[in-house]
Amino acid sequence: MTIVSGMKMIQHARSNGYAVGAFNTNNLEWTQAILRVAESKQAPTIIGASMGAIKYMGGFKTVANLIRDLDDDMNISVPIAIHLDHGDYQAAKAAIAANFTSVMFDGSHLPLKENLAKTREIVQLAHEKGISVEAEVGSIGGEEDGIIGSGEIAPIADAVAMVNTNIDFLAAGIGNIHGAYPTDWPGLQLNHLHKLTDAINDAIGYDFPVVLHGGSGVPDKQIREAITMGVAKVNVNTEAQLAFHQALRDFILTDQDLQGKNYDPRKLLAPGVKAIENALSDRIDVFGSYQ
Ligand SMILES: O=C(O)C[C@@H](O)[C@H](O)C(=O)COP(=O)(O)O
Ligand SMILES: [Zn+2]
Repeated sequence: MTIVSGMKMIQHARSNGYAVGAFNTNNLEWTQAILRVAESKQAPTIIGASMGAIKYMGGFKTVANLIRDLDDDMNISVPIAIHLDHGDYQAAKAAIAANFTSVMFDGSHLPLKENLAKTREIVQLAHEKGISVEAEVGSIGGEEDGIIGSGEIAPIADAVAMVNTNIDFLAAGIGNIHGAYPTDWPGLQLNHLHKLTDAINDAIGYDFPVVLHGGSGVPDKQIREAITMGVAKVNVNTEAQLAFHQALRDFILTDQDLQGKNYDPRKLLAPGVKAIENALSDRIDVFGSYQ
């Protein structure tokens, strides 16, 4: 059993100049794929589950138990964290109760004062159980109702105030967005990230880990630079979904699903699952989290 909180895992990454991949799961096969890649690359890994995915998969306990049991049955030897991704206040509390080992309370849409106050409450509840906490300032945009909103730039003072709530890692908007990046996207605002991490580190006296959301489609060079500036966790979902979709499409459109017993879901989904593994393995190489 190698299930751990995100605290030491992410701090180790920050101190040693790499980032941990936080990969979203969507179902059983996805979870197995993430664990297989983590083991084969010997990469500490965070498995993230959004509120939507948790509902889809059956609930908080189902997700937490699934990851724990697979970690055990698959003899995983690297640290794995079970993480709530973009949780609201109720979801963060439910994840803590269900023994997730890491939670993100995303109050970035709330007024700052309320975001800080609720984050403090979640930190207290989580830390009592050794669970790590991520919070967000400067909302990370993305596609909603077909419209791609641009990412916000988190004010530095807000980021410092949030770190002072005693969270373990911080998601801060630096021009990153979820889902596909528009063709005219100007890239990550790395100058801003540099200023932001300098200000946080000065305020707290050590190198604090920052989280990059919307990791899919960010050029490798920008990710590597962001890691040198303090990013120690990179979230990826869309890239794995696209890889899964493309592989499944290729399989079906070339009529391979009609051969033999390939209608069996275990065979039908296999090319998609392999594609997820290849996509995540490639990300781990860029993040430098392999051993
Ligand atoms: O899409 C989700 O449900 C999870 C994402 O918000 C995740 O937190 C993330 O940041 C991944 O972004 P992506 O790689 O752009 O999908
Ligand atoms: Zn995200």
